[in-house]
Amino acid sequence: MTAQSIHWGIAPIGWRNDDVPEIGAGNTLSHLLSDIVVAGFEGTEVGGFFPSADILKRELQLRKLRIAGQWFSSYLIRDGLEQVLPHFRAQCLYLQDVEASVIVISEQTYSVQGLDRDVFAQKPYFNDEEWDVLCGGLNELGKVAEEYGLKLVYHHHMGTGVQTAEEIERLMAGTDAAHVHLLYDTGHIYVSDGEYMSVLRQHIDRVRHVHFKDARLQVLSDCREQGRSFRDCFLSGMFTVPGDGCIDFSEAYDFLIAQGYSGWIVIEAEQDPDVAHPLEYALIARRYIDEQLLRSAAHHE
Ligand SMILES: O=C1C[C@@H](O)[C@H](O)[C@@H](O)C1=O
Ligand SMILES: [Co+2]
Repeated sequence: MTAQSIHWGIAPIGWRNDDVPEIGAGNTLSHLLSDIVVAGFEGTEVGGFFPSADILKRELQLRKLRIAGQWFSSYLIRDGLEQVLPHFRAQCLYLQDVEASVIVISEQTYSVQGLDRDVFAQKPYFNDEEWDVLCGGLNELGKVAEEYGLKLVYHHHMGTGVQTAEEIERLMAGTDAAHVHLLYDTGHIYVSDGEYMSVLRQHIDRVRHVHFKDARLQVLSDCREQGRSFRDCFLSGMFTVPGDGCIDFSEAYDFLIAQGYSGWIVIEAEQDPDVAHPLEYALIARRYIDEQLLRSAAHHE
């Protein structure tokens, strides 16, 4: 196993953010994809503003880029599996068409991710019955994703019912390892639990997709103290790209490689693109990967 099995991507979220569609609205698909090429990444995830599969595929082929996956907000607890299924299938079909690897799922029932609430103090908690509905539904959706050649990867997320290490553990224990996989996002688990390695160590066998997101420690503690909403946190600069924040990614990266992880590692850092120039930050991330992660990994071989 070598670092050759890793595909490095960068998410559109630094250019345009599905959580706040008005920010970066002037950044077009061509602009985003061309910046990704300039910064030296192999691909990206699908953003809410992306066009039909045919148009997207042409734009990707012109630049030799690939799609890793796309976010799907599920409401299994609120709406039930039958209502979620048609939307899920439609997104799987699109992702199959653009030859993606994963569908990224996050249960949004009771989520405060998009609300004007203190994301640190007002996250939801599921009861036992709700956990059963969620886990049972995910098992079914995981099988459906496989019909389209995709892996379902669950995204633990601030402000949702699956945020903390304990909640991730419950989700992993309650779902079928054959059909439900884990997306490991360094930024979300760091902001939630104050560290990022134990979830990775505990669930490495389930990890099939990775988001490398960094955090600015001082902004994080200010946001926590002031009880800010998730949106206000990232607009204030709580997140940034690897190499610009307080997380040391070499431990996580070396562990992933040592454990034989292969697949995508997607750089994902939501900031206000009018404040943090997206290409400039993509280049910071790329330099950090090349100089701190790949070079030091080569020394260990
Ligand atoms: O993977 C992600 C997708 C976004 O929509 C989300 O809000 C962000 O924080 C994230 O990690
Ligand atoms: Co993420």
